[in-house]
Amino acid sequence: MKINGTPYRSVWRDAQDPRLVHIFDQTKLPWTLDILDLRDVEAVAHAIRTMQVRGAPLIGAVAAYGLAFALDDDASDASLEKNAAFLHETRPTAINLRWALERMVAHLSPLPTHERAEAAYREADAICDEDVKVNEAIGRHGLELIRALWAERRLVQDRINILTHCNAGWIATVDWGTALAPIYMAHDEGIPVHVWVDETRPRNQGALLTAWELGAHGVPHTLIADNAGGHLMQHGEVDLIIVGTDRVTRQGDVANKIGTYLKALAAHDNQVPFWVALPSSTIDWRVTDGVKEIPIEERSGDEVTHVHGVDEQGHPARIRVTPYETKGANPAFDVTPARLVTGLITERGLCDASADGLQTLFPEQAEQPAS
Ligand SMILES: CSC[C@H]1O[C@H](OP(=O)(O)O)[C@H](O)[C@@H]1O
Repeated sequence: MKINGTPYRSVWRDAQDPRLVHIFDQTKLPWTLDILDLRDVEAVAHAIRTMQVRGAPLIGAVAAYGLAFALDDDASDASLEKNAAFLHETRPTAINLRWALERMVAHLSPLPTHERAEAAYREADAICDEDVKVNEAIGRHGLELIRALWAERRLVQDRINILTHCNAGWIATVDWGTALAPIYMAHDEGIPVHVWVDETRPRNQGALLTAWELGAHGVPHTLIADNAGGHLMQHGEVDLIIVGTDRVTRQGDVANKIGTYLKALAAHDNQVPFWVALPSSTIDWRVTDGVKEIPIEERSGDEVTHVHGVDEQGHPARIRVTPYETKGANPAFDVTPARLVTGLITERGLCDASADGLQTLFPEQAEQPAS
């Protein structure tokens, strides 16, 4: 997407130095556009762990380059195995990380060691290029939902109100995003969309990243407290909810940023369509029951007791919002059972959040046994 008129992806190879990869430091957005140089696997792991780079599809893509860096130094089988495990341990919930690393290992293992580094960079490039195409397709399929709502309601309301949680925009992927891709496309074709942006405590990806993305693209939006969504739904102010996801099970359970489950409950109670946008790399065919089987990342309680922002002079600031002795608990994701999900928006189309729905779109996967 464009930043001040310049097209960007959220990760890209340096034009001069093939062993240099750039990302935005997302912990500095929206206040400064810091471009980070990644040259080694340790820097990639640090960037993922600290959320300088975040978003399920994006951390998979960046981890793929991390593995390429590692093989540039040591292309042995032991190095491939060790560094794939090292990168996999950075964050446990987003399945795209495992998906990307397993794809890289499967692609590279059969190759002679002298060919592995270059092949790794090429495969990481391919993962990025595919992510862009897949997310564009998600946008086109999700756009149909928004078009249908506008056709149905344009005589009785002047806009389509869409609520989203966290950030599943272009900065959470290589480009386009997942949940925001249909919104960008609807806006670009003139459908008057307005987005309720959940702030998304505690890391505030909505307030900091989704608001920034939508504002940069000229999409009307309003920031709301995480707890306001249910009230807006009760008063008919939400026509549609679209969120991203970090892992979908073979029966359609959805892991996403903490607070998503509560939005789904309110949506169910108010008959608001609750759709989840995802690339197929986010489907974990090996798990069935998301609540029981998806590992939920527990992050530092300091992320709850403190907030990051800028002071009146625009200087980055971190302030405590609790008494000094208060500790925080910080589960970073929750799981929404498939029964609360209206449907899934994938690169192959829309489907029910169910085993049958997923089998319809991905018949080649359905035969795989659950682990
Ligand atoms: C397009 S997937 C984005 C997904 O990732 C976010 O998590 P985090 O910011 O912690 O990486 C959030 O769950 C989004 O829905």
